[in-house]
Amino acid sequence: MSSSSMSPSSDEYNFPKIELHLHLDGAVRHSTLFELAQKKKIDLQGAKSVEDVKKLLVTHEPANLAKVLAAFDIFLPVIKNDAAALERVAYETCEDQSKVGVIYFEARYSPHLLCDSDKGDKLSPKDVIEAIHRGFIRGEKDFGVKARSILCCISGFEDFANEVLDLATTLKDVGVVGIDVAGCSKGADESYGPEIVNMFKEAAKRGIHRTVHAGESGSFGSKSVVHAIVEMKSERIGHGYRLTEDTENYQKYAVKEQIHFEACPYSSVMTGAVPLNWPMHPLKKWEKDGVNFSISTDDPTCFDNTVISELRIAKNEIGLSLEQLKKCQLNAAKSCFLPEDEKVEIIQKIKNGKF
Ligand SMILES: O=c1[nH]cnc2c1ncn2[C@@H]1O[C@H](CO)[C@@H](O)[C@H]1O
Repeated sequence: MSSSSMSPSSDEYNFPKIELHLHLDGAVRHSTLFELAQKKKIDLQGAKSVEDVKKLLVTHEPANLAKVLAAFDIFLPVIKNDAAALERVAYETCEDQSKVGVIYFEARYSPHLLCDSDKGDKLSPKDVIEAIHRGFIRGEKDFGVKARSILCCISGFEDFANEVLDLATTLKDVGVVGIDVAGCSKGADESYGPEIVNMFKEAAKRGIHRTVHAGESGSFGSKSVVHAIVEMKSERIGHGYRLTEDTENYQKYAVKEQIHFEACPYSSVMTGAVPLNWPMHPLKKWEKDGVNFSISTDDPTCFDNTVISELRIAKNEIGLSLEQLKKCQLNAAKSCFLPEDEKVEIIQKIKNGKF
């Protein structure tokens, strides 16, 4: 399968777009990885060209989340502990997003996984966030795209949680708008431990915005989504497809309470979260039931996708209407983590439909 080859035309998607679920460390250009790896003499499993890097990292056959996350172990050493590389990745992501008509995106990453401060490295998690912010500021200036950071806790790494909370509390002025919890190759179990759960409760008290990876992988299914909403006070859900199987809770949280779901269609099939049967994809039901969802790429480094290739899949394969795809942009604007005044501006831009 290919995420980007499903239709040549992108004209019908020529409206302002918002992406809420993008892993910044999963959005590194293959060409940048190749160039930096060469310079640093890091072996990317023998890759001798950008094409080789692509072949090595991209998943184009339905697999599982562990396989997708294993790719991060191969390429993260190329950018971690390197402020200039992180700034560059942030800047280039703004350029890539502007090319496909994204006007605002929230990029998530674990500041801890992008440095080795615990091993005495000179870059700290705070330095990581500041480097990325510098890239976003330059990107915003040069490409007119607004970008903000969501800081991830990592499943199984409970000891990062309190520092993530401190950083999210103190670094709002360098573009931090919220927190998340994601997985990594060492585990993507959605039953998050007490430090992470309590940290999310405290974040809610402090008014820090919250999203949680739930209902994507593992054996917890819809339970992890309900837990994220009820116990972790999550305002949005990363993925969340599995809630659809649980009629009562789906009706309660997705249909009635209108919790926002950050859907990533291509990723959902590649990670095995959803079976490869596009017309039966949960998004079709979500459209019919008026669920509050938006559409994102998740990890372009691993899926070779863009928001436009995702919209194409949603329309041509899953069967969503163009109206629904536009509504997804408004849903995203209304559910984004920007402060109220900036959010109003973004909502207005989406309503106007002009760049
Ligand atoms: O689809 C996903 N589900 C769970 N975790 C993910 C997914 N994509 C990426 N990451 C994880 O999130 C970390 C921070 O950005 C990444 O380093 C990766 O391990």
